[in-house]
Amino acid sequence: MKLVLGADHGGFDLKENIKEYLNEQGIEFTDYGTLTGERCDYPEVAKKVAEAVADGTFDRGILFCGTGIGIGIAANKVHGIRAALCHDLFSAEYCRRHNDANILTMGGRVIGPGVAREIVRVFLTTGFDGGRHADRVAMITEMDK
Ligand SMILES: O=C[C@H](O)[C@H](O)[C@H](O)COP(=O)(O)O
Repeated sequence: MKLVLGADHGGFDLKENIKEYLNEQGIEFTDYGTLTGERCDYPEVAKKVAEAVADGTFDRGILFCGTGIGIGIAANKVHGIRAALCHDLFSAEYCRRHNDANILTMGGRVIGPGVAREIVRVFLTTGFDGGRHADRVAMITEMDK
């Protein structure tokens, strides 16, 4: 699976922690920044990551900001993106099983790295259930046009 990460300054530390986790697990990824903790604007990194997932350069993305909210709102403006804010394991499982989420968002000012690592693990290893959920996802894609 081709994976891309991105963050603003509010999510930078959590992104760095998740990078350590991914390296420990032998999971490859690309980091679209920010590469420093300096203040920056989350819509810019959301756009870069979301467009790269939407055009098939990457299969999944993980975005971080202070709350995970702003960067998710911005990512969801890109056609074909289903970004899900998850701060618990149930949401991480069901955003994949029912919504076929292709981007996970989390807030570096909301949760700690232990839970975040588990959420990433579940997000990356859970499949889409399809069936009735595929029909609903198709309805969302249609609204997106
Ligand atoms: O939804 C937005 C994110 O949480 C941002 O990380 C946050 O708004 C940045 O705030 P500030 O510029 O005050 O650090």
